[in-house]
Amino acid sequence: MKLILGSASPRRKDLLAQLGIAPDAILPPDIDEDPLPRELPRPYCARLAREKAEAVAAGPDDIVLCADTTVALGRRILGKPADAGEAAAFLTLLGGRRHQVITAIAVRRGPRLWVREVVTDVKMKRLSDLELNAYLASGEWEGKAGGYAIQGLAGAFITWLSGSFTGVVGLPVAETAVLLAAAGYPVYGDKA
Ligand SMILES: Cc1cn([C@H]2C[C@H](O)[C@@H](COP(=O)(O)OP(=O)(O)OP(=O)(O)O)O2)c(=O)[nH]c1=O
Repeated sequence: MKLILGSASPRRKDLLAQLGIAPDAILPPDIDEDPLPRELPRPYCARLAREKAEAVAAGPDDIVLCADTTVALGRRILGKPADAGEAAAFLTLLGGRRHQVITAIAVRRGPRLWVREVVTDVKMKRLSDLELNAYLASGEWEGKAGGYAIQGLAGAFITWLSGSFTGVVGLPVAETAVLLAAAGYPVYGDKA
């Protein structure tokens, strides 16, 4: 049995390491991330995690772990911004209100699939022009759902959250440990 992390995100590898787990292989999946017409954020996020886990080639006894992180403002999905202009638009929308960060994790072993969604409520303060421009110049928004990363400079903009901090970063470690154990991975045992 091998553990395969199906993710190109260095954050997910680091969060797995927080559990003392090093994957045997990292095989990032390549799937279409466009939402379906009128698809809501939570089912969208769960669908992407599932499709990522299904897209990773693995042996019948291997365990595949994938995740997707989606920022939701009400029914609206804020994906990864295409450019600094879109990042600015997202951060302006998010500032001064609450939004949700959903991370769905999918664990697959052969034909069996486990999916869990973890929803965190987050409040971002309204950003001044100085704060917004400094953040855009940092480039930290690139490749991040909603255009920010709580684990970096944007941590200074987050005044409150309820849920899973590691879920916002990209891999909720408590739920990941439970799902891996359900699939038969020795989270607290001998991994040799
Ligand atoms: C909201 C938020 C998102 N993110 C990141 C986590 C994810 O990497 C990214 C959302 O994109 P995802 O599509 O979830 O993941 P990814 O494309 O980076 O990697 P892969 O599909 O190969 O696993 O946003 C943060 O790092 N911090 C945050 O605070």
